[in-house]
Amino acid sequence: MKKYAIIVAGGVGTRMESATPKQFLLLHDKPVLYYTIRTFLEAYDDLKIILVLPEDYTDMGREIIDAYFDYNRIQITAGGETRFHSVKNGLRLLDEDGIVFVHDGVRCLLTTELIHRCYEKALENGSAIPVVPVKDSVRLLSGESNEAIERNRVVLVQTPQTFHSRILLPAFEIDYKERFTDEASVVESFGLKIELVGGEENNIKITRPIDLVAAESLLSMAQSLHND
Ligand SMILES: Nc1ccn([C@@H]2O[C@H](COP(=O)(O)OP(=O)(O)OP(=O)(O)O)[C@@H](O)[C@H]2O)c(=O)n1
Ligand SMILES: C[C@](O)(CO)[C@H](O)COP(=O)(O)O
Repeated sequence: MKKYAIIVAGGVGTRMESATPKQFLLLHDKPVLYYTIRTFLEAYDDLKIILVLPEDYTDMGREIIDAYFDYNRIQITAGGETRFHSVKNGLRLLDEDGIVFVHDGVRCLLTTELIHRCYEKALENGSAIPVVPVKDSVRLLSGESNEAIERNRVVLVQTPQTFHSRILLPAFEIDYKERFTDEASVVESFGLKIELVGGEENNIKITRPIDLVAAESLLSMAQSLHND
């Protein structure tokens, strides 16, 4: 089965408050995006990457590819106004049916095991969304009041959100709505059931400055385990 990873890195990183978008910041001397791309290329030899970048940063993206990767396996396209529009731009580059991973470029600590798990589940069921349990207590806000909810009924959603292209392509024909914060919400609106798989605690989304510090530590830990 053909495999595509749409790596969305078309955002500007407002919450990171850095002049350079966070996907290009360095972790152990290499850009965040380097780690994300490397893990997908290592996961499957026949996987193709569609890299979605802010229009003004395509040269910076090309430099990363030239320096570290086989450019035959990676295509670049421009991002859109929101993550939804960036994914839509990426989907335009699919040239065959296959399994499509949609992954946040800034979740650079995922493992090949997670990619394999998502692939197997999506192949069998059409979709695979990685999730992790909630560690804190959770409350539901409603107007001025709030109430506790059972935390074992809640999970945190990660990427790669993985689908058969025959599901994802028609689902993304829908008009954009603000609640479409991920692909699962789009596919659900299309009327399909979402299948969950176990995610990874280290698969954090670099969103704020503290996440970059955490990612650096987690990377050091992963590298020292790998070298033992
Ligand atoms: N128009 C957009 C917005 C986001 N993304 C990507 O979607 C992923 C998750 O989004 P987020 O963490 O919100 O990134 P930003 O939009 O860059 O950050 P912020 O919301 O703080 O501005 C990131 O890899 C980001 O580059 C994208 O491809 N196109
Ligand atoms: C797709 C996602 O990472 C799943 O948790 C998340 O919804 C992205 O949200 P953001 O506000 O665009 O960072």
